[in-house]
Amino acid sequence: MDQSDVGNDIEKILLTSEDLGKKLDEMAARIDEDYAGRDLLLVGVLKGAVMVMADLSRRLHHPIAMDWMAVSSYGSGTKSSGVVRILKDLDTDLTGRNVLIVEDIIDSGLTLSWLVSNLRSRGPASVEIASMLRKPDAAQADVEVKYLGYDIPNEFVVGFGLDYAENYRNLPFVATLAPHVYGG
Ligand SMILES: O=P(O)(O)OC[C@H]1O[C@H](OP(=O)(O)OP(=O)(O)O)[C@H](O)[C@@H]1O
Ligand code: HPA
Repeated sequence: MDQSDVGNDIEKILLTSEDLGKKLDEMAARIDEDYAGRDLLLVGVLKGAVMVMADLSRRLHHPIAMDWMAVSSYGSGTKSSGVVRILKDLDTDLTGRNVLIVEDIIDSGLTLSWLVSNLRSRGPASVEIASMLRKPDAAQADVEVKYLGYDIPNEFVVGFGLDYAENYRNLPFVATLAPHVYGG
């Protein structure tokens, strides 16, 4: 992909870097307050959550541990398959831990609903979710999210960790892509 063409690929910016930063500030303040005096393990879901994890964790004053999981539900396209596979499991024993799953997006909700029940089965003290984005109109599973950035329309988006065919994750904003990117 020719990186000089990225600007042409963007259709509309839905959330600016400032919008994202503001929500991260709010989320971090709430998490600091809610977990005061308690152990906290942040679990990032690779790869999309990398930006949220980096930016959220650096705003926290609370001491945290961090671990990562990789699961696959999307392949390389724009639709969830609904079948979740663990590609990389946690290194951490969750027994008695307060787990906060950090995600970039809840789309159909299938990934997180599967992940929450998987992690709950490992004996943690608690499991909660922080997600920067959610698409309420795409929900196919009930997911209770404690810390949410923004609800967005049911459109495929990229940036701030989110990719299309592994591209655009590094964009500092959240945007939709021009139809020509999909071959339209
Ligand atoms: O609510 P859902 O419809 O299940 O979609 C959400 C999941 O999809 C994305 O991951 P993806 O499988 O694209 O992998 P990636 O994080 O490596 O991009 C995203 O990071 C979530 O994990
Ligand atoms: O809208 C999206 N964009 C990129 N990756 C995704 N994974 C789930 N939904 C999305």
